[in-house]
Amino acid sequence: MRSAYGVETVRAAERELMARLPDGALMQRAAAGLAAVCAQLLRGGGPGRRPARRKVAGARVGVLVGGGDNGGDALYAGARLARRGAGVYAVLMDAGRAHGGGLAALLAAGGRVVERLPERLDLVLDGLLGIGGRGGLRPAAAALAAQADTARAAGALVVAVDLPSGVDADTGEVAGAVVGADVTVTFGAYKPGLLISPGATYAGTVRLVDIGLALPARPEVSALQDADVAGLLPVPGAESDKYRRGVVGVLAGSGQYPGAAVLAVAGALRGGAGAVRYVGPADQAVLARFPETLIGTGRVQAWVAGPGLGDGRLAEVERLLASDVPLLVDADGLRGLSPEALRRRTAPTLLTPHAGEAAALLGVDRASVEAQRLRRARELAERYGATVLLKGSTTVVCDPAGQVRVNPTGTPWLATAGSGDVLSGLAGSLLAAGLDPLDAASAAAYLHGRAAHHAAADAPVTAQQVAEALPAAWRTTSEASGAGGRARRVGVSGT
Ligand SMILES: NC(=O)C1=CN([C@@H]2O[C@H](COP(=O)(O)OP(=O)(O)OC[C@H]3O[C@@H](n4cnc5c(N)ncnc54)[C@H](O)[C@@H]3O)[C@@H](O)[C@H]2O)[C@@H](O)CC1
Ligand SMILES: [K+]
Repeated sequence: MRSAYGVETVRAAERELMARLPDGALMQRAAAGLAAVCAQLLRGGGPGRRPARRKVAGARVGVLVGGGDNGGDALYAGARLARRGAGVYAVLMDAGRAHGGGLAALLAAGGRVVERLPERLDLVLDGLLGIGGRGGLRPAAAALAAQADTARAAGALVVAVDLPSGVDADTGEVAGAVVGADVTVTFGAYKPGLLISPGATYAGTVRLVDIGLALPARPEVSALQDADVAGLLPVPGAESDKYRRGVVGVLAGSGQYPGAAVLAVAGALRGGAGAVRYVGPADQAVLARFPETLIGTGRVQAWVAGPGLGDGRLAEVERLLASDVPLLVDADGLRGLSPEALRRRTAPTLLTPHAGEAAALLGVDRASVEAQRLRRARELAERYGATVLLKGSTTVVCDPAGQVRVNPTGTPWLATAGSGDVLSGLAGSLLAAGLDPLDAASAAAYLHGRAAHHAAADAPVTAQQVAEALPAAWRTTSEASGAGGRARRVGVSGT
């Protein structure tokens, strides 16, 4: 699991550690880790683009230096690279406030202070702002961020120090100018802003340097990895039968949108429940595609309600809201939901809106949801007393107790008609198999993203192909983690 901690938590852990270490030791740890990653990148060991020289000696390195400790890290790392023979050119945002010790170290190592970044750089260090940054970049910082962009366009690798300047460490929000990095070297802990878009998009590949911080057991935001998801996936034991594995009910589809029913069932059939029960007018379309589907009402362990339901079926959704069965509400089912109705429920509820649906539920505009994904998902979960999976550029899952997971497997190819229907079927199936809503939602988002990668292979993909690639995604996830045998055995009680 990748665990991310907010600024206040990181600062508290830093204070605690600094009190036990000699002055400046922590910054030296950070700078040493940063310089080591840069050296590796300069030698050609990085992601994507490769610098031309393939060694540190003779490499040309630019350093953008802000007025705080983030600039200090960058200066000390620059000094280390200069000592190894790199030509290092530092641009100071405010000469009077640059970190004194760092600047002296850089100059002593042969680095130079220049007015603007020179041309033909191999690498640029963005040390403008770290966790001390607040609000949008002010003009002097924005001007230097633009120089980083120019150098990057000309072929330099941009390495963000701790986080890309302009990204809010706690939320991933970006207000105005921002540095786009190829790699971010972050210290002590991942920050939520590195895992959540738009911030995550600007961070590139994130490398964590351990500086010895002692952090709380419960992270503020986490991102599951293969082993975590493999450990959650339901695997039938020898004693399982289809009812023990859980039955998921799907209330979806309409004359206008029969396909949504087919896609939701397609996702549900691949989610580990023992059977899928379909309720709605698209039964012939569903049966034609999936003859294994049970048709009509009956006992289920979880419901999925909403995909392609169209207008006029809210009474059916309301009946499910009044039941004591775990319920996932998506798409048309989300229209007109009242927080009170959800808060009255005794069984768990999972809402799976995209940004537009989330905006309607909150009474805000869509752009504010896109720009503030974490904040809005938290707000929704709190107001509706439900677990929320907010779909989009970074899918965020948040439960009413404030636990947050972000999905690391997404791909822009998933922005295709019907892919949300597959996701809701899949997540509902995991709910029926006995996972709690936070686990069901985050495991579903993970597999769904993986399936899209499998199916798309860097080309357009259809929702149906995503559904068909789910078994491969499931297998890859279990195999990559080596956790096949550790996965949870399914046995739903009361069936
Ligand atoms: N505290 C510690 O023990 C350690 C801190 N480290 C580094 O220190 C960083 C935090 O340092 P600081 O607290 O000095 O803060 P930063 O260096 O992140 O930023 C503070 C500076 O940025 C300016 N600033 C804030 N918002 C701005 C905006 N929107 N536009 C332009 N300028 C803005 C402030 O006026 C101040 O000069 C971390 O991100 C990390 O890089 C590391 O060295 C590890 C150890
Ligand atoms: K930075």
